[in-house]
Amino acid sequence: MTGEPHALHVDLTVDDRDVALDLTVGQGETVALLGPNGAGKSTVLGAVAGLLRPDRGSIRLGDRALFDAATRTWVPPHERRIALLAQDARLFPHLSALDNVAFGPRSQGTPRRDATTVATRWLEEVGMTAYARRRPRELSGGQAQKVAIARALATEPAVLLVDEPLSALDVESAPDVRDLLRRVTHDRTTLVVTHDVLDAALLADRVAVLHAGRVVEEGETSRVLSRPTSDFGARFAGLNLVRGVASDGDLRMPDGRLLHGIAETALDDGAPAAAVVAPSAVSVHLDTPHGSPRNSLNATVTDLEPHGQLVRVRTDLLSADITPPAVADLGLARGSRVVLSVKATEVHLHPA
Ligand SMILES: Nc1ncnc2c1ncn2[C@@H]1O[C@H](COP(=O)(O)OP(=O)(O)OP(=O)(O)O)[C@@H](O)[C@H]1O
Repeated sequence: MTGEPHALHVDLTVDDRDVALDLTVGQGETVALLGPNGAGKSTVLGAVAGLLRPDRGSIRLGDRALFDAATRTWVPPHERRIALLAQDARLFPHLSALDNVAFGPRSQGTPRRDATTVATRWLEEVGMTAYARRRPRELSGGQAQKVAIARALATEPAVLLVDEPLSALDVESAPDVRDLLRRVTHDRTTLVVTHDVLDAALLADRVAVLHAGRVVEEGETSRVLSRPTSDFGARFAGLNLVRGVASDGDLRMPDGRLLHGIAETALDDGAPAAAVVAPSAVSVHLDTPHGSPRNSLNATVTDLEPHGQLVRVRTDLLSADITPPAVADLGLARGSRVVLSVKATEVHLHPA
């Protein structure tokens, strides 16, 4: 059994969860599944892992069907060559780190000595050789997660499924495990569920945004993080997204106001379009600034929240990141009427 990656094709419908989607992870590619709670991410992982049977569709690994409703094909989880890495390490508490890693190859029928050799190699690969004899309770969260990664890979899976691998880790150990994941997912067919923009940016070649059981946006990670087209994609990337229709190369918002911007591709007049604006590009004033070639838009503050060293001022139109002294100077509070100002060159327009 080799660990040669295959493309994963998922086309499934789960009626009682209202999930119906089509998704492909190319051979050796890493795709991040994003989306709000209840969007269907766990349902997709569960169906691919074989923990849940969809009502319709098929799931294929290369040209091998793992599930096909039409032909009633159903490959049980342990025969799928798919490894699932969960939020917590879920190691067997009574086994050493080494035996935890050897468990997979052993249960695939590999003789004990060979399974130990494989496990030793994987522990080395994840930098855990010195902890081989330790029991899980003697490992930190980050160390246990590294052993879990070694255990998942020791079975030479054709696809790796990763469910928020870093969410249970503290800020100190997360970077180390993220680094390891980046290394081991490279050239592996991987589907990773994450709520963390850094995971997506560092691990994924492509992202797919789910909403209410459907794929609402899909694209190269760098494109989605810089020019999202879905509301969740924009929120995830920390960007403002304003929808409207194209009007003479600008965006006409639903309330009729115009947002001047730069269109990277030609926009057809009247066609649905969206504008992407970074909160750092938006400034906040009490009155319309005079004599500047900017967009000036009246808005109402809906929320103020800390954002790193800055304050994120949320309004009914755009969010702006400004300094705490500026918030104090302007006397901002929920309900404040403000004028937002943003240069047209900072407003990126695209078809929606
Ligand atoms: N065991 C279950 N039985 C029935 N419906 C479920 C079950 N688990 C989830 N659902 C429903 O299926 C839909 C998809 O949920 P799913 O758990 O796949 O979303 P998710 O994107 O993984 O969310 P989260 O980020 O909260 O984990 C939701 O409507 C949810 O309420």
